[in-house]
Amino acid sequence: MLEAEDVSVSLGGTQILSGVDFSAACGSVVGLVGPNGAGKTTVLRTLRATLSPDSGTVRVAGEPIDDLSSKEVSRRVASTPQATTLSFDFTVEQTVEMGRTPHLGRFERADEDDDDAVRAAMERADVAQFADRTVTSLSGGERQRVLLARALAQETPVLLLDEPTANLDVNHAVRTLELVTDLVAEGKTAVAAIHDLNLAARYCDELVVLSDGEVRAAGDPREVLTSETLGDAFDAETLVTRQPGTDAPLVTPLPDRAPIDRTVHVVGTGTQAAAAVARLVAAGSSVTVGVVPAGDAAAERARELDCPVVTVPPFAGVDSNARARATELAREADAVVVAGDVGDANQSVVAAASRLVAVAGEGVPRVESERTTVTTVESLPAAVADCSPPPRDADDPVPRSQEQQDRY
Ligand SMILES: Nc1ncnc2c1ncn2[C@@H]1O[C@H](COP(=O)(O)OP(=O)(O)OP(=O)(O)O)[C@@H](O)[C@H]1O
Repeated sequence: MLEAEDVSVSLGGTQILSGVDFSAACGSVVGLVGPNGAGKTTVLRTLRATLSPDSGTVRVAGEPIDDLSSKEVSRRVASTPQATTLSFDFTVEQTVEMGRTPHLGRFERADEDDDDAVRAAMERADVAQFADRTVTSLSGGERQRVLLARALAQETPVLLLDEPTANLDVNHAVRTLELVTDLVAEGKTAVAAIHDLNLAARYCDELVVLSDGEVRAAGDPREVLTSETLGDAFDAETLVTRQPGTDAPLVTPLPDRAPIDRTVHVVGTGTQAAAAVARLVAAGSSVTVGVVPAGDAAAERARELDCPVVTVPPFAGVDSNARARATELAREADAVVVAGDVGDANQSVVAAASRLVAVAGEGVPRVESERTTVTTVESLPAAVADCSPPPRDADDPVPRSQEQQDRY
């Protein structure tokens, strides 16, 4: 168990951390997230006692860290630094052996247990194959894994990781965080500063959102990673949905462009239609969806994003009521987007569109006509933006449906 109690730190006369308060339980990974300069590294330095707070206390297993000698701290807390600052020409094995220092007396030589710990740490961090190479000959990502191996060789109950995945390819990033979750499953406590919010959401039991040296939110990633909190901490617009196949939040930063202020009705099912819904909402459009079977990915995404959706029970067929409601939404929309499998039952909904935008894929040939623009999910907002603009104001509405346009 690691606790930061009301920790405040100033450096060079500037207040860096103010009243930081959180704890990491045994067997859990706590992620520190926040913008550059938020204070994540400073928190980690305080947790490993290389920085003394002006006020507040850090406790390891209930003991104030300031009461421990540096060797005692090193037996309890291991850390990997943010930057790979290993400039000396040690081999990988020699570097990992340094993790054993807190366990050795001043003139004591490493014994078999130490060798075993070093070997095991190199295996777990996937650097055993580099054992005899010099650290300076390794890539940034490989060095990062050597630093993790060094921390593992220290065999401490607490691990502090500063950007453990920063230089890693996606495979090693996932493997590293899976290793961390395995380690905490064995009883360790981990605190990791992680920039990638989606990896943090997936692998951390709890997140602490820091900005300007203060904790903005802390707790379960599903509760903490909201657009409001992220807007407050990062000063950025984000769309928060769910990662496919898990309950973990998926954070998509929204471009700082003018919103595509259109009403769009999406017809189609599956992940492609779901992606179209998310992309359009992210671009600032008002989106409706249907007819779609309840529980389909597109229906779920629409529900998450508060988009009106016409659903029917799965395998029940489309009743006339549902079809009429969806047709009305399609007729009212500036554009109808078809994505994924549209289904025969939705052909009349598609037919009500004044402008059709199709996402390239299987269903497209069925709806292609001179009214149709074919595009990709990524380019959907631009294609929709080319459709008729929304009303200028309530007194001078721009007609929306083909019928209205003909009359106009
Ligand atoms: N010795 C120092 N003197 C003055 N200010 C400092 C000192 N060390 C760090 N800072 C400032 O403290 C703030 C927090 O830095 P810190 O490295 O903890 O942030 P961070 O959240 O880890 O950032 P990043 O995501 O960019 O790594 C920054 O504004 C930094 O410039």
